[in-house]
Amino acid sequence: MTVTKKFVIDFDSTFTQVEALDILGEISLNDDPEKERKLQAIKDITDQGMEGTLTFRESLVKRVEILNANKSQIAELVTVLKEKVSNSFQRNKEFLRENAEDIYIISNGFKDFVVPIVTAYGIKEENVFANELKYGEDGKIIGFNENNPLSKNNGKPETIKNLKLEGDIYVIGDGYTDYEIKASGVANKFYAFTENINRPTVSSKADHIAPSLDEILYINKMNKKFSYPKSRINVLLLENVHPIGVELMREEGYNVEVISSALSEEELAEKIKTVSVLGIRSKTQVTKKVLENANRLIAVGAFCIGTNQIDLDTCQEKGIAVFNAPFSNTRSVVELAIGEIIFLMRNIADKSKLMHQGKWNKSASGSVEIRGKKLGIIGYGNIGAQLSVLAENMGLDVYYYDVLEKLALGNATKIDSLEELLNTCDVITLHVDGRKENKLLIDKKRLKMMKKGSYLINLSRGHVVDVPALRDALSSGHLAGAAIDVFPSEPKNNDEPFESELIGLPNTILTPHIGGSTLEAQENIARFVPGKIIEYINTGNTYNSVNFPNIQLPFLQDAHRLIHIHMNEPGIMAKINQILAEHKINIVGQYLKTNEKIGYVITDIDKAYSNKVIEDLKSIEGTIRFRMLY
Ligand SMILES: NC(=O)C1=CN([C@@H]2O[C@H](COP(=O)(O)OP(=O)(O)OC[C@H]3O[C@@H](n4cnc5c(N)ncnc54)[C@H](O)[C@@H]3O)[C@@H](O)[C@H]2O)C=CC1
Ligand SMILES: O=C(O)CCC(=O)C(=O)O
Repeated sequence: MTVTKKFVIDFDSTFTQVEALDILGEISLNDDPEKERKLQAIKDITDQGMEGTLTFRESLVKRVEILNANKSQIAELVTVLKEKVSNSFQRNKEFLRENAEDIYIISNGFKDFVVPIVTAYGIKEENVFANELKYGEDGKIIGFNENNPLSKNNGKPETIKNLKLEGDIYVIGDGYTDYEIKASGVANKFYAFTENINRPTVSSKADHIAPSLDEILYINKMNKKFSYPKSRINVLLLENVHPIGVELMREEGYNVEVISSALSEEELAEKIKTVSVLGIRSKTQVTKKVLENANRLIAVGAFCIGTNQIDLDTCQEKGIAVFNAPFSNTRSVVELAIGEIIFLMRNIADKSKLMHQGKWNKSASGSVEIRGKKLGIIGYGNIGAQLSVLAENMGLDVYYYDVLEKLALGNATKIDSLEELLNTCDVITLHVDGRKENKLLIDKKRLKMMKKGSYLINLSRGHVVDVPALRDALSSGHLAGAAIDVFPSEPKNNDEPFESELIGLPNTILTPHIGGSTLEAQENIARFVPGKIIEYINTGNTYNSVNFPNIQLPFLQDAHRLIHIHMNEPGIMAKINQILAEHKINIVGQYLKTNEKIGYVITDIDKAYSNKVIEDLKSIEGTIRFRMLY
């Protein structure tokens, strides 16, 4: 016989994200000159009550007195609270409706606002236990029903006792009064609910800390709507990812840790063990050694364009999807390149340095207009091609070289050999990607091929240029200047010193890898990358992934989705379908895409299936990873 589970749920900061009386204070004290002091007093009293340092009755009397509210303000409060239901309660509306018989709201708040909120989620009014406000004839709140056990100390356990519930009683709440139910022996389990607030004095007493309702349903095997609690998805965001990215991941319900710096290989190899999603920028090296420990990792988000810092092959072999932001910062890089072309041709770096030393050197010597000069772009991709258009509009003659056939934009001239480009142009700018083969692409020999008195810009990757050779070319005067944003070795954070052989050279602009560091670009990236990762986790969509076969999937409707990632070997697809046929599974839709290394198969099936089919699919030889979504 299965034992029924009764869920006793708290209201303030559990069912809703907020403490209702704090919000009521915002409303009722709106015109009070002492509003801020009074609101703080209400918050402090609430916390003292929640943490058990003030008796509950005392805290309630004091707060109602300070609030000085009336009936119409309660109606306003309800309107606000409707928008403040906790995210995981909103997500699990179906569960609340389907299990309404077994769900009780026991709150030290007031029925006047609790009932309209929870009944909208299918909870029965007769299962709501809370205090009752008393109003005067003018509608002013004059007190509360002091005979209601919930207005007294230890009121929650007493209320539960009186209910004489049968079955196991699980209490969900964020406050000390919720823990008291378990402490008094009338509940089987106390889940400290930390989605909105984590009170250590309460969490430390819990049977289980639940960052969301999904977590509670998952451990009780009652998760019908979501296959996996989002709060169990640990996200590690490094390198100062823009706060919007952090917020989006948190809003989705993930457990997010943020570190402002990059981590060393050793540090990351240790940290990665519990991480499901890693977010990095250009500094963090996601190496084979790191990935050997990354057994929970399902996705890496590069909050930038370049992905040369990630061992993409090993990620594929481990079924880890990698996403980047291929367009979000391109305009920022292009604008910096344009600025640098002008600054180099006017010797601005040196002139500015002299001015800071109090030296006035007004002279046109060595300064030229960019108009009519020849710009050579190496790497005519998203950045190179965009630069081509802007530069041409500023009067430069544009030439480009790319290893791939690329359409010439505007009047740009395609050059077939790198050598020819180097000895044709007045300024060379690098916009190749960071693939290994591009190491020392611009070496001593190629620097010599550049025209005497020309300029070099590197906004691509540090290893693309031979730095000692560039130093020699600049100090000998063969090159008239350089602007370098990227270096073979870069500090992990703003506290580490920067060292380079280029420091102190004439007409040499050095910038700390900020080509893409504008507010616009960082915000765009921070919206784009989490969006891709969240979509991958929720639907299996790999569109825009850097290393996975790209599939754009339809939304999952009334089906369960099986995601099978495997080595691209013959016969695996046949085996998947054979197993599904043997188990008489009704396939609603199926999608397959492969690349040289892996196969990605999505099968949407009817909800009726046994766990055995899952086991069989997982045990197909060549399986890298299996995920189920619903
Ligand atoms: N400094 C910074 O803050 C930033 C730097 N970047 C760097 O810029 C690079 C380029 O970005 P996108 O234009 O968006 O990439 P992209 O992939 O659109 O373009 C790269 C182009 O370089 C070409 N290429 C590669 N190797 C080459 C070679 N040896 N010779 C000639 N062409 C070659 C490719 O065929 C491709 O057309 C990124 O990979 C990244 O490393 C990107 C953003 C910001
Ligand atoms: O801003 C960053 O950290 C990296 C920018 C960059 O190099 C890229 O987008 O590839």
